Amino acid sequence: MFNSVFSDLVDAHSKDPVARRKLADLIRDACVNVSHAEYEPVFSDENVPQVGFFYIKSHGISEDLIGKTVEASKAFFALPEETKMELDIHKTPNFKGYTALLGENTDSNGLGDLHEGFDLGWESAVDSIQLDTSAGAPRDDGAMSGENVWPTGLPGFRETVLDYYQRVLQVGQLLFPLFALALDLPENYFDDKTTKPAAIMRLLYYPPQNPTSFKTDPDDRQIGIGAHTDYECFTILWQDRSGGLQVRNTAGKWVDAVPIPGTLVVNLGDQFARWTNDIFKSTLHRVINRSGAERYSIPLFFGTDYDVRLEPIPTCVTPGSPYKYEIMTAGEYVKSRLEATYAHSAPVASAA
Ligand SMILES: O=C(O)CCC(=O)C(=O)O
Ligand SMILES: [Fe+2]
Repeated sequence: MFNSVFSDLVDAHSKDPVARRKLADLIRDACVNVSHAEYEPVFSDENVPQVGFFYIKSHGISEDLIGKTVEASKAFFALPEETKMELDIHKTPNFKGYTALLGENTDSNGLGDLHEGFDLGWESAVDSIQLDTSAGAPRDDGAMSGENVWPTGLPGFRETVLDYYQRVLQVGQLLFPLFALALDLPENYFDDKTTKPAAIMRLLYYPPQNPTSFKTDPDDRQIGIGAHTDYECFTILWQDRSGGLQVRNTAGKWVDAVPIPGTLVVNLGDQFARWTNDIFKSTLHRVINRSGAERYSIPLFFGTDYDVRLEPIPTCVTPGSPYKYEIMTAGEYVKSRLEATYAHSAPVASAA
């Protein structure tokens, strides 16, 4: 069976360390091996285990808020193209705002991604800006500094999107101690590395992909989002019911990560691979929207503070397994990956 874990986050709040440890063990198994008896079959059709993707339930984000956020996303993508282009991601500092169809080429062997996006980074929920006048001040995120941009003429959009953003951040903050436990580290290992949430959230819209692309694009070079690994520690993803998200398993075959109502998908990203010297591997994934309908999804990529250096956890490096990566800050790393992703649609600098 191609199995995965349903991690029930109720136990993340438990005062009982044994309950938290049990949950962390499930997460460890999802991230490092898949032999655990409590697995249920989730991903479709495979007999090969896959690591680094799992589902969470009891995450505490209401269906009502998710519904409102998706409606806000639909309203945004329905705006005229020229209105959306006023927020062009290439015009903003550090990749905030709108990405047009084919604006990204996530797999460098691809021909551009068949999705539109809207990206935002950390910002307090709108309520707290009103209560605390210092909260809305620009934040120093080093290499990744840059304020969010927002559409005008969509009442409630910013409030709803930031409300959802802040709630997913809370879920991310619950997961870091569990990942630490899963690595046999103290629960608070990442606390001092995650004081200023470095989290990018994206509203994504995938138009239906022409079914004839099976024939005209047999190598899947132009799909919803090309094969890639995520750049941060982990991603928390909401996806609608269309399907289309695929994960590459350890046998090199693409398998479906089917949408399961009431759950969010969590997957490991490249920063964790760096922290753990590949004990936690980031998993290759992609989206092909052949549902015939529009697809919406909302990933939030959760990393360490941008000024934190991505250095290996000492217990993950041994003489037999020396450190594999160049050391740099999280901000430098994320920025370099985003620059590569958007390079093909970036305006050519004028000679003047
Ligand atoms: O839309 C999805 O389900 C996945 C999106 C994704 O992989 C990404 O934005 O990195
Ligand atoms: Fe991704």
